[in-house]
Amino acid sequence: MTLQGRITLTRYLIEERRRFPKASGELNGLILDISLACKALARIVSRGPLAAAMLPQAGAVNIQGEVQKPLDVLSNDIFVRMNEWSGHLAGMASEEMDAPCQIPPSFPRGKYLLVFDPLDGSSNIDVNVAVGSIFSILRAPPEVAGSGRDVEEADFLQPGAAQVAAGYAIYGPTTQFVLTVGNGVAVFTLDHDLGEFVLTASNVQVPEDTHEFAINTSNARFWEPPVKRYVDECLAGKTGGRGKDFNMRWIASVVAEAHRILMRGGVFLYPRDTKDPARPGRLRLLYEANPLGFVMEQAGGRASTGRQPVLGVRPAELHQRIGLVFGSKNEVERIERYHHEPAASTAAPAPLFATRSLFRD
Ligand SMILES: O=P(O)(O)OC[C@H]1O[C@](O)(COP(=O)(O)O)[C@@H](O)[C@@H]1O
Ligand SMILES: [Mg+2]
Ligand SMILES: [Mg+2]
Repeated sequence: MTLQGRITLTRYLIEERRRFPKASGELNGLILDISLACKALARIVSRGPLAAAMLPQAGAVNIQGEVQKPLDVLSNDIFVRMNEWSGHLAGMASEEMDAPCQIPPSFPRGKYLLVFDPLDGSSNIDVNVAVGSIFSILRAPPEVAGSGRDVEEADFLQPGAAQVAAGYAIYGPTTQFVLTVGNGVAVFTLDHDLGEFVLTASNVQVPEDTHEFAINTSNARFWEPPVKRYVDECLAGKTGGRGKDFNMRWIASVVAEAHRILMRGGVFLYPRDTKDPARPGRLRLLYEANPLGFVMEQAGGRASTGRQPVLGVRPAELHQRIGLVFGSKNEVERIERYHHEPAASTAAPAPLFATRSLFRD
């Protein structure tokens, strides 16, 4: 097997760096360390129950109130260990760590912050369905970069638009690494023979239109009227106002939904709902919505809270949850329009007056 004519992640990053002659190479180093953590995780995930012996005890409850799975804990450790020593980071934050993670004083500090969801799709770990890791890279405030003060939660509360780079790894039938450094989206596939991520798609574009939506319909009774209207119209298909049939998907790993949508279009909704008024959404802004949103927007798609672009939201907390809608531009914009229309027009049509009713000719 040769690398002839094939571009590895390392080579791709070197080419990207040429666009910034003054660049120090620290960002490239950091992204390569993250990709190494993902390679290590891909190996463990692919071993499934055979890896049980190397998994830590779990069962602690994280700040989300979720019981941590052994692989949640191990993947978090792998991300921290792979990145803390490099000198590229001033600090880290993760779904699985209540507070920001400091760089040990024995290691040099860098100018970036890493925020990550080490294992996404935890409910799918034991049932052999695709899971992933999601990451977001921000600049550290100058007073923290280098040998400054310890990082604080406030340092991470930057809008998604401030991200320097973001992406995810998906551990499915193949392992892929998806990356944006603000110049389009590239997809790398892990070549197990070489142990290298090799470029298999660049400047990926999300189709503007789609006939595929993804939402957890078991929450339907908690949806707000604009979402209910949108889903009802998709379900009405050709017989309704959309005049076309829609198909539905739900994998319960947002990283896998994002990858499907990146590859063939679609729209994903985990909207704000009334299920738990204290929880304005299921997914987390800093390490799920923002990195996936950056990838979507860089690929010509849209990412929204349902009401506004998600990358414009100023975070208030490290583990803040938010309603999230992303994917094909025209669908996301339609959903936003429904949220901005006066309530009356967003109400789902009363069955009596629906298209197939006694009172319509
Ligand atoms: O179980 P639900 O309500 O369908 O939620 C599924 C969602 O929860 C998540 O698993 C949450 O992420 P984690 O697994 O990282 O906690 C998403 O990947 C997925 O979209
Ligand atoms: Mg997640
Ligand atoms: Mg997770």
